[in-house]
Amino acid sequence: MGKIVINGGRKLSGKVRISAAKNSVLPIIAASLLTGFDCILEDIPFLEDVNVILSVLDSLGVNLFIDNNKGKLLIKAEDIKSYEPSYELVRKMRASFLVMGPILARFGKVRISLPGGCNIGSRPIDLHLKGFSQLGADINLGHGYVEASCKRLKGAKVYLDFPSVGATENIMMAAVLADGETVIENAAEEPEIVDLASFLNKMGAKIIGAGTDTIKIEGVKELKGTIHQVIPDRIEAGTYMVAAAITGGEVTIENVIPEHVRSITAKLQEAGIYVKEEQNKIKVKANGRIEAVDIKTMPYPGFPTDMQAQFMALLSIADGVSIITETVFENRFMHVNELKRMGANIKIDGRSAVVEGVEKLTGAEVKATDLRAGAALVIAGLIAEGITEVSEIYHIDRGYVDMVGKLKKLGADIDRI
Ligand SMILES: CC(=O)N[C@H]1[C@@H](OP(=O)(O)OP(=O)(O)OC[C@H]2O[C@@H](n3ccc(=O)[nH]c3=O)[C@H](O)[C@@H]2O)O[C@H](CO)[C@@H](O)[C@@H]1O
Ligand SMILES: C=C(OP(=O)(O)O)C(=O)O
Repeated sequence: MGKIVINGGRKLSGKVRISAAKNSVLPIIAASLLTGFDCILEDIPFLEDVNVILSVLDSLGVNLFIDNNKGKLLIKAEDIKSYEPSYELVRKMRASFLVMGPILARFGKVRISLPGGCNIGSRPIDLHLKGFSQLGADINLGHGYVEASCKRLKGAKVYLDFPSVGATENIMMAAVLADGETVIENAAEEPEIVDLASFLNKMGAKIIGAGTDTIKIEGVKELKGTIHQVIPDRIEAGTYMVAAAITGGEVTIENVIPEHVRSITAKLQEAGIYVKEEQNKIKVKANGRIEAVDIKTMPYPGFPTDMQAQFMALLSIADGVSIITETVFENRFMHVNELKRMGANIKIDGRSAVVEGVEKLTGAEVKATDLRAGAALVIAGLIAEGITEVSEIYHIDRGYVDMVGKLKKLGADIDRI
């Protein structure tokens, strides 16, 4: 098993290009199951999570053609030979559950294992199932599986108790082939929902309101194929913005949609970092100490939970005390103990972490407990005195394209061993 080894203390400088968004490409690949025609995705990010969702499609008998050089992926789901994605793959990656809506809507039946919890929380799927049931599906739970069937789904009003990203996506994908109009209220507003809706609309779906809390979908009988370029990854962009800030560096983040990272930009500026938005670019320049700031994670356009760990690394060396409150997931502080091993002074109080900034962090052997926790430890290692060794880096490979290579290019003393 690999490790990332960082010799801290180098300022980052130069340019880094952001890859396409993991959280967009996964539902979009799942949505390709809604048609038998060719769906072509350009510039896809070669991530572990992408491999997993492609293995799910492969195991269902979908034809896949990948051009590694051009980053092109062609998906042709003419028919499927199974209605049951493998337990192993669904267990490995929760987002595999996003194939449920498309399979149910197009083929009328599906059997899929319950994805269960993960390191950051229990992560139930009750809202997905409630939505399918309101669209007229018969749902049965048993032996760790959920089975659903329907003739043709029927449009309905679906109110989500929480604006869940996954539930909004799964229900939206199911509703595009339903009979009549579906309205999703209290829908998630994340940019990845808008990207998925734009992919579906190019396929012939009739969706309006994506990006607001009310999404209306007029069902159609069938969808056609399309070509799509996935949006840039706002969380990868935010991660490099924080990495630049913690090292007191000067970095231009390329291929980013500034509006998508506004909550991150605002918090960095509040912490005293210079951040300038340009078209598809963001410049981050830092010098001197970082001011303490309070953070509360919220659904978009609030501060993203997927940036909480990285900001905690930054604030661990800030001037003063920061309070970080995690409202989205109930157990997303696994990185705290690892950051403490590097000298951070952090106390957890219920759903908040009290971060008292220290003068410096020191390199240590630490473990990535989840994807963003891993990114936070790499960020901390960039500024820590001496050597930091981050283990369990398969978590990082789930969601960052060549993180070590990109940081090396920016001048970090970092290697993968
Ligand atoms: C692949 C992907 O896009 N993953 C993102 C997605 O995850 P995901 O789609 O799983 O996140 P959700 O928005 O669904 O989850 C938010 C909260 O709602 C709860 N919930 C969710 C569904 C449900 O049926 N019942 C329920 O109670 C969850 O336990 C969690 O506490 O959005 C999260 C919140 O921005 C991000 O951290 C993840 O990176
Ligand atoms: C929590 C994340 O992803 P997932 O929902 O796939 O676990 C993440 O990207 O930080």
